Amino acid sequence: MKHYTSIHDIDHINSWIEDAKALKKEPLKHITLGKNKTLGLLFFNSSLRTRLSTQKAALNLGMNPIVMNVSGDAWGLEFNDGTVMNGNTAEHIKEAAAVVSQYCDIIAVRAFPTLTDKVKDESEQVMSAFKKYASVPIVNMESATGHPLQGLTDALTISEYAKVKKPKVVLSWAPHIKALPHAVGNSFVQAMQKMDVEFVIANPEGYDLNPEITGSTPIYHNQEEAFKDADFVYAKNWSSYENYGKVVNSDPNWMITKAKIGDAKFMHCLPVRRNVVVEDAVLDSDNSLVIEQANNRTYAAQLVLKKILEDS
Ligand SMILES: NCCC[C@H](NC(=O)CCC(=O)O)C(=O)O
Ligand SMILES: NC(=O)OP(=O)(O)O
Repeated sequence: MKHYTSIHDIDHINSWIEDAKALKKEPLKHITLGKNKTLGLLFFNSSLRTRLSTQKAALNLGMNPIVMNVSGDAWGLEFNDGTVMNGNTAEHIKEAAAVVSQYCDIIAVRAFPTLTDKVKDESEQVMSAFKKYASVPIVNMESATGHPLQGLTDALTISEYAKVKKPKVVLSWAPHIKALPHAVGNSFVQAMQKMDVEFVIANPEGYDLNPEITGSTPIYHNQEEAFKDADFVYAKNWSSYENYGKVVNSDPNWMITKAKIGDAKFMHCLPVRRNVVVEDAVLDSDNSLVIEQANNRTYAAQLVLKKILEDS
């Protein structure tokens, strides 16, 4: 594998899950694989889990991670070609990506969407530019339209906790005070579509995700109906896709409660706003998998880095 920028880069999800479980059992087994190799982590946005778990994954493989907050600390980057750069941007991605490629053997990038310019977001301007102008492999640490390290993590977590051969998994929209990206939802949908699970989505009208991604996955606009017999409920807020980036409804009745999910396992990528997205009683119960999901981020990232190192 050269780059890991989408769930589509996973060829056989079940074998990836087994490989990740093996790394979890023996995290230091491949400690020499990344010796003298450098992982650069570039953040255009905030992060707690991705920032730490991806460095941890690199350290488990013997790599040296170096981290930079691009926004604020680096020069303002220009992504458009042919621009007269007499505005706020001081450096073109052509130079920046080429320069960073000399310091790093793999570059991992986090760059959220604008949520105002659908065309720009769907073009994955930042991730595509790094792929184009860097000479080393690129890893997506959450881009405009996807969070494939999270999606792989979630597939691993569901595989670990499934009690039946084909569990029912529900991705539910939940309320939030801000307009949030579609990336986590999109990658979760794509990961579940590759798994042997009964998968449905629940969201209010006006919140259907990109139909090119949801495809034939059933979408319910009635949360209670969707939650019937669920084994896993995965909560996430996202802004409207159709009315791009807008908050068209913040109905508190969509908050996840213990009464609604019963014995189903609860999942969320974190960070989560308590008693807005999900009530305390769910997060504080034994059915919450959120801390274990965050733990699994390390092994998902470690597997991705291992595959890239082995192929480079
Ligand atoms: N990486 C995990 C999720 C990141 C982001 N959440 C947020 O921005 C939450 C911010 C807040 O709650 O203020 C998202 O939804 O894509
Ligand atoms: N789940 C996740 O990506 O968390 P961070 O935004 O804290 O990295």
